[in-house]
Amino acid sequence: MTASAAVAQPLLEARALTFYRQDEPVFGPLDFCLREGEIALVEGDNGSGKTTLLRILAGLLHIDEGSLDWRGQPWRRIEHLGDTLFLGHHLGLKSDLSARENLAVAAGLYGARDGRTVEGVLANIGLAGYEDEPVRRLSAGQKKRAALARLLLLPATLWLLDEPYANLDRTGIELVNRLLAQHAAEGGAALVTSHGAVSFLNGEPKRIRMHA
Ligand SMILES: Nc1ncnc2c1ncn2[C@@H]1O[C@H](COP(=O)(O)OP(=O)(O)OP(=O)(O)O)[C@@H](O)[C@H]1O
Repeated sequence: MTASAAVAQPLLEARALTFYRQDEPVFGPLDFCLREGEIALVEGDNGSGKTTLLRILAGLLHIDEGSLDWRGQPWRRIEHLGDTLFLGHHLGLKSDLSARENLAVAAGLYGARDGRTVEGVLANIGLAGYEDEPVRRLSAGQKKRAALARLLLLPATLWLLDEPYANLDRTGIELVNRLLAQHAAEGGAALVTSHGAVSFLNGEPKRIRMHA
């Protein structure tokens, strides 16, 4: 492949993606593409399938119909375990472990970005002084920050963020926007669901609508 073809190729491309539950379509056919450096807002009413789409991309649900390509090749979750990072309604934190321990486990599984440390990331995310508290003793917003810290630490290219602003105060919301802008500037990409107003990046985000 030539260098220009590699630049032009989308990171992720969905064609006629459709998902059913009990033979009833939840969403689809859905077409979209996402390139490096792009952040997309996934839009739709309650129950339109936003979380379902992110769970499919996180490899937690199977594709029923349609196709999904990753850098021009059929997407197989098993081959992309470290490429995507899913932050869902369930934060994926072990409540008896501290934020430091949770992050250390994640970094042990997926590695850490160059130059990033668990301690540095926790300070950055606003959890200095709470590093060793069991997660169950953190507030809802602090738990969310502990989960968001994975975005800073792990080297995933595609972030799948389901309601990332929920439970966050104003500085937390600004933090998420800053993380997204920085991620895009470094060539990362993200799909974000949110029922609230969002303002990441300058200008309008790309939009993926669950219903035409
Ligand atoms: N585990 C499940 N078993 C059966 N049906 C489910 C399950 N999870 C979701 N659904 C159904 O799938 C549809 C899509 O749900 P999903 O959570 O993806 O919607 P959403 O767009 O994220 O909604 P919201 O905006 O309320 O978060 C809904 O009709 C929901 O009832």
